[in-house]
Amino acid sequence: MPAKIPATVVTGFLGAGKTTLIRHMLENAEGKRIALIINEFGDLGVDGDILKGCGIETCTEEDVVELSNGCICCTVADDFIPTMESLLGRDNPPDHIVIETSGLALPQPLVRAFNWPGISTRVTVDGVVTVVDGKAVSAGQFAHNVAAVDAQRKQDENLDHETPLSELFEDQIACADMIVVNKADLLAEGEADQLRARLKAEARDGVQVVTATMGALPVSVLLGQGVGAEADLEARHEVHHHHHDHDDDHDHDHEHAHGHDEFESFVVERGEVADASAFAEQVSEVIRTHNILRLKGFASVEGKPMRLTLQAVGPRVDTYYDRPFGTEPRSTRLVVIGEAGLDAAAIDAALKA
Ligand SMILES: Nc1nc2c(ncn2[C@@H]2O[C@H](COP(=O)(O)OP(=O)(O)OP(=O)(O)O)[C@@H](O)[C@H]2O)c(=O)[nH]1
Repeated sequence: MPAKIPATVVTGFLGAGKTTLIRHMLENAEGKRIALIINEFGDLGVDGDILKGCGIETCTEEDVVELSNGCICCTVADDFIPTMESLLGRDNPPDHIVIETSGLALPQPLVRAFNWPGISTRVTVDGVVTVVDGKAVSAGQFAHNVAAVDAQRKQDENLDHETPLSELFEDQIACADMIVVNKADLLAEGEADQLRARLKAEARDGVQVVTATMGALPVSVLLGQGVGAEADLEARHEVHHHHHDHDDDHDHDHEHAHGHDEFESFVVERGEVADASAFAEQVSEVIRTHNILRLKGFASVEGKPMRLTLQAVGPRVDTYYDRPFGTEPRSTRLVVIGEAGLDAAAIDAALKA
């Protein structure tokens, strides 16, 4: 029987740097032929576009598959399994498969899918890489005081004291074989070490925690871990389940109670913008006012032949010109992602102002 093809799952919260890390990996693939499966929250396909446009020889367009029918952890059977089967059925199958989950995905259901008949004999999960926005975590965005939460929980079993954010974050950490503390460039001296120590304590035994800037890690560190994660799922318990299960029995296979309806996304479309940096300022202001988690997309700037890529994680907005517009309409399209209850009408108006 031929050896199983290794697959690496790259997970991590919205904007942590998953696409950036994968791009770096493709640019330094050391001749490995890597196929990508990308699942994005929000329907603009920004990540796919960025990766397809990478111009890397070893990565052709057909090696990038986008799954856009909702979140990969909820559409495993309909979407993910058929995609895997068609990748595996190719005449020239890839050396390695990398799966980028959406920033809101729970990795556990995806890893579990590798036990499906027809899949389990042909691929194996080489490892789960969890990318962490070092700056956001260090600033306490996902932090919750474990002791305080546990004390509260003891008083009232029925109350769910977790925020959807911290719960997701914990699940992504619990599933990791390797944690990448990314955005080290934004951390003060000593901050990265502290964070590494903290995450190491939260993660399962033996999980490596590495630091990176712009996801720049050698492919030999990221790939080839040889873990076979699908075989030890019970060690990667889902937090939500775990917390309500005080008899320490994590083995039930019932689905995670987390719903993606705690988050929402929509697209804002507008005409050209007059000035790139003024628009970035405006976007940052809107993000602050409306508590937007993530915003990304492409803008058309008056007089500029190139398309402006806009990426915001919290109020920090990055922009760069990525490629000429070509024949497509010169419009501005942005996907906005946040916790449920965003004031879409007001955000739309503010971004069009
Ligand atoms: N300063 C800094 N910015 C970074 C670093 N890594 C990524 N970024 C920026 O952070 C933003 C988000 O990066 P992505 O790679 O798109 O993040 P992602 O995790 O794929 O985002 P989603 O797919 O939306 O969940 C982009 O503007 C990146 O340029 C880093 O190490 N340092």
